[in-house]
This record gives sequence, C-alpha cells and structure tokens, in this order.
Amino acid sequence: MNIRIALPSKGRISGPAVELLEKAGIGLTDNSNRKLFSNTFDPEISVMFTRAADIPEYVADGAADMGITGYDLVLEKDVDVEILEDLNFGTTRLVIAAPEDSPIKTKEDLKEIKTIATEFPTITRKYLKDNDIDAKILSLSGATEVAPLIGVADVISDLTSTGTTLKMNHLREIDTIISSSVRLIANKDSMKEKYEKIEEIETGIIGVLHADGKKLIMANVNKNDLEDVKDAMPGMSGPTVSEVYGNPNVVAVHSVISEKEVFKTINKLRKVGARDLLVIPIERILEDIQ
Ligand SMILES: Nc1ncnc2c1ncn2[C@@H]1O[C@H](COP(=O)(O)OP(=O)(O)OP(=O)(O)O)[C@@H](O)[C@H]1O
Ligand SMILES: O=P(O)(O)OC[C@H]1O[C@H](OP(=O)(O)OP(=O)(O)O)[C@H](O)[C@@H]1O
Ligand SMILES: [Mg+2]
Repeated sequence: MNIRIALPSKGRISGPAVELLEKAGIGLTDNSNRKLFSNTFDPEISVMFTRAADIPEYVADGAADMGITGYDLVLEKDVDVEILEDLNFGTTRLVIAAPEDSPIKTKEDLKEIKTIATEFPTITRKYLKDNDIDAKILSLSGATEVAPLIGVADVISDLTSTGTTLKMNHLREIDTIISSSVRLIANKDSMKEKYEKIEEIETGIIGVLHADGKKLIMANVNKNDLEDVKDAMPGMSGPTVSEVYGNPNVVAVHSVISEKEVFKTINKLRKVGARDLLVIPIERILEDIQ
C-alpha cells in the first residue's frame, strides 16, 4: 500500500513538518535541498515537496494521499479533503485591520469600506457576504500591509501571530475572520482505499504530539516513603511502582509528567526521600495518558 505525503517545500512550516514526520519514525532518506521527492524509512511511504498553498489541491485531487499544511490554505482553496489532526504549529489568525488613523474602528464601521486587500480572497469574500459588507476585494500575493498606506484599499485582511507586522505598519485589528494552525489532511478516496496505512501514519504523528512537553521521571524510594512519594508525583498515568530486585525495602517509581512540573516535582521528591532520580525525554506516547 503506497502512500505519498505532500510537505511544504519552503517557508516557516516546512522544517517543523519534516521534523514531525522524522520524530514519528518516518525519516526522509534523501532530504537534500531542492529535491521534489524523497523516499522514507518506510518503503511504502514517500513524500513530495510543494508550496504549502498548493498542498490542499494536490491532496484533494489525489496527487498526494496525505498532506501537511495550514488550515487557512485549506479553507482558501475551498477543496474537499479529510482533516485528520491539528498539529498545533503555524498558529495564526486571519484578521481585518485598518490604519490606526482610519475612521474604521469597529466591526460595524466595516459597512463603510469600499475596498479590502488580501492574499485570501475566498475566505474574505465569504466573511464579507456573511456580514453584509459590500466591498471590492483587491487580491494581492504578498505585502498586503502596504495597500492602505498607498491608498489602494481601506482595510486589509492578513495573517497575524505576534502582531508585530500590523504594529510596524500602523494598522489596528478590527475583527478575526478565522484562526488557523497546521493540519494533517488526507484525500477522501485514499481514506477508504488505504485506511490502514493512513491510520498508522496518523497514530505515529499523534504519538509525537502527545509526547510534546512531557518527561519520564524515575526514582528509587524506600517502601516506607512510598505514600509521600506518590503524593509528590503529579503523574499522568501513575506513578508506576516496581520492585527492585535484591532490595526488598526499595521500590522504583516512574511517571510521565509535564515538562513544566519537572523542577517542582524533583524538589518535592527529594524532600520525601526519593533518590537516584532520572528525568528522561519521551519521543512518543502511543496511549492516551491523561
Ligand atoms: N506569522 C505567522 N505565524 C504563524 N504561521 C504563519 C504566519 N504566517 C503564515 N503562517 C502560516 O504558514 C503557512 C505557510 O505560509 P506560507 O506559504 O506563506 O509560508 P511562509 O512561511 O509565509 O513563507 P513564504 O510566504 O515566504 O512562502 C500558512 O498556513 C500560514 O497560516
Ligand atoms: O504578527 P506577525 O508575527 O508579525 O506575523 C504576521 C506576518 O507573517 C506573515 O508574513 P510572512 O512573514 O510569511 O511574510 P510574507 O508576507 O512574505 O509571506 C503574514 O503575512 C504577516 O505579514
Ligand atoms: Mg507568508
């Protein structure tokens, strides 16, 4: 069962997409720059590199069985693909923004606009229609922020994440059209014909997402201290307690904890008598550990 996955060839989401596949065990065997295709460690899985914006169409028409790209781009292309997972990177919002000195200050004021400049005409057109705003769309392919400054549009719709670009261009947010992040998508026919393999890939990726920000913490404790140690472990699944061979008074405990809890937990554990503490990175979690 051969599966082809479309990955972004450049831009901010390209590196993280490749890294996610690698962590899921689907490393690329030939990732030299500018290659359009690569095989992976799994002989049934290959990847193709294209612009992020083209991935929704390639997946929809079956040129690729699966893809990794932004939700904004899937909506903009208005194609029918299966959205499998939110991959939690490339997080951004498509917003309407107006110059700081413009009379357009609130969503209600948008009724007054004549032109809106955007790289996302499809999504923006739908927003205008849903909100009864009668304005012309100026479709641009980048640097949308300059449009109001040079007088070709009253407002823009553009992506923002930190807000720096809007601020630098003296633009003020008026409304959020959509929130977006990177998604794992699949072709609908492939979902039927190659479900088993697609599910394997999805499971591998989910495992990496679950492991994100988690550590395995291990320690030896005297049996007498076990209750205190259990209380000190914020454990998502436990803690798990195992016998230490040859030492009947000591047990080993381990637990999966959030990275943020590590410092506090180690200190607590030491105070209640835990020793031989280990904090270990986790690559993948294949169970639903809560
Ligand atoms: N400032 C941002 N913060 C987070 N994600 C973003 C940001 N800008 C764009 N993205 C997301 O990155 C994805 C790819 O965008 P795009 O193809 O424009 O790549 P890029 O990193 O902007 O590179 P380039 O525009 O130079 O090709 C889109 O889904 C988009 O939502
Ligand atoms: O809120 P911020 O963190 O400033 O991010 C927003 C900016 O990021 C994107 O541009 P990008 O860097 O992709 O450049 P581009 O316009 O050339 O695609 C987007 O089009 C905004 O201009
Ligand atoms: Mg960009």
